[in-house]
Amino acid sequence: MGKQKYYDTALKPERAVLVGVIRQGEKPEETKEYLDELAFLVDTAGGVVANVFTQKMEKPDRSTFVGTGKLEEIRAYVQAEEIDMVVFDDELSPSQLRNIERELQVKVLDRSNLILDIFAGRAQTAQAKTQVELAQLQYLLPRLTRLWTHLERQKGGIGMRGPGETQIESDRRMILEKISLLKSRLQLIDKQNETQRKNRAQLIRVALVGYTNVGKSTIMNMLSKSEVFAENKLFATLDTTVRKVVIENLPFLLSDTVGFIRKLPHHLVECFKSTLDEVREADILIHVVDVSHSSFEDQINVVNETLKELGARDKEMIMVFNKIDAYVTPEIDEFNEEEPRGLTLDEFKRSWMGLHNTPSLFISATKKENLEEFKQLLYDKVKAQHTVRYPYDQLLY
Ligand SMILES: Nc1nc2c(ncn2[C@@H]2O[C@H](COP(=O)(O)OP(=O)(O)OP(=O)(O)O)[C@@H](O)[C@H]2O)c(=O)[nH]1
Ligand SMILES: [Mg+2]
Repeated sequence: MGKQKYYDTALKPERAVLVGVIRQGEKPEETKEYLDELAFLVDTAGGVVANVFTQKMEKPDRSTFVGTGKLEEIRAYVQAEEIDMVVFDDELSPSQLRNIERELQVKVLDRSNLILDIFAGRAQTAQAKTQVELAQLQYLLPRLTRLWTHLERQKGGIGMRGPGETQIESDRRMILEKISLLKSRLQLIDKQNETQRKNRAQLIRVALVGYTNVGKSTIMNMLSKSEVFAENKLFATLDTTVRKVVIENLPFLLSDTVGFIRKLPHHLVECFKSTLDEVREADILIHVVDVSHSSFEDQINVVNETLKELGARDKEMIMVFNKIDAYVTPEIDEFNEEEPRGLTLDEFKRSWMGLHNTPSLFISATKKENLEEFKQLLYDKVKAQHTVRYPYDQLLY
C-alpha cells in the first residue's frame, strides 16, 4: 500500500468511511468512543472521515460483517461520494474481507491493518521496520491461505486447475521465506541490544508506559531535557528511547516506549515484544494516564491487560494522571437532577486514592503543574530500590 502517499501532504487526503457494529448490551457512548478512536487512527494515517455507518447486531455477520442491506447502503454511498476506503472497527476474517471487497469494489481496511500501516509509516530503526514488516506478513499469510483452500475446494472444476493455485502457492512460499528471514534478522538485533543492555551502568531502570497519546514522550522530555518526538497523533513513538536522568544526585535510566491501544493486533504485540524488553526488565513502571480523555478508565484497563500479557503486571508502579489542565467534569445526564454531572477532578482524586494503594499523582506536563511532587516521589522510589540493590554505591552518601 502507498505508505508514501499517506504522509505526502501535497496529495489529496484519502476519503474514508467507517463501519462499526453496536453489539447487544453495548452502550451507544461506548460505540461512539470506539469509532472516535478509529477516526483518530484514520486521521493519524493521513485520511479524512467522510461518514460513519453503524448497525445494531447481536454479533457481526459471519460472511459480510454487517447485514447485506447495510452493505448495499454503504456501497451506494461509496459510489456517490467518491470514497477511497472503507474501514471496519474490528479485524475482518479472510472470507469477510474477500466478500466485502467484492461487494464494495473499493479498498477495504480493518482496524488491525490500519494500525499496521501507521506503524509502517513511522518505523525508524532497523528493529522497528523489521518488526512491522514481520507483523504485516503474518497478517497477510492466513488471508492467502484461506483464499487458497477456497480455491482448492473447487478443484476439479474445469478451468480451476493450474495457475491460480500455483501462483498463490508460490506467493505463500515466498512470504514464508521472508518471514523466516525477518525473524532471524530480529534475533540478531535482539542479541546486539542485549549486549548493549548488559554493558550499561548499574542503574535502576524506570519505564514510562501507557495508552497512546497520553503524554509519555512529553514527560520523558521534561525529565531528561531531551528531545523525543511528541505530537498529537497516535503512535508518535515506536522505538524505545533510553535516557540517563539525574534527580538531585541520583542517576537512573528512563525509557519511553510505544503506546498501547485497544484491540492491538495480536501478532503486532508478538513482534514488538523485544521493543518492550525495556518494560519487561524495568524496576519501576510509570503508568501515564490522560485524565482529560473521556474514557481514560477503560484505557487504564487496556494498559493493565497488556502489561499482564507482557508479564510485567507485578512490578512496582506509579500512576501519573497527566493533562489535569484539560480535565472537564463530564456531563452525564442533564435530565437527572440528582446526578447531573460526573465527578470533578478533586472528587475523582479522592475516590481513586481511597480505592487504590498504588502511589498516584495528578500533573500537567505541559503546564508544569505538580512536577516537583512527581520528581520527589520518583526520587524516593528509585532511591529505595537503589540502596537495596547497590548498597555499597558511594553515589548516594
Ligand atoms: N493539555 C495537555 N496536553 C498535553 C500534556 N502532556 C502532553 N500533552 C499533549 O498530548 C499529546 C501527546 O503527547 P506525547 O508526549 O506525544 O504522547 P505519547 O504518550 O508519547 O504518545 P505516543 O508516543 O503516540 O504513544 C501532545 O500533543 C502533547 O503536547 C498536558 O499535560 N496537558
Ligand atoms: Mg510518545
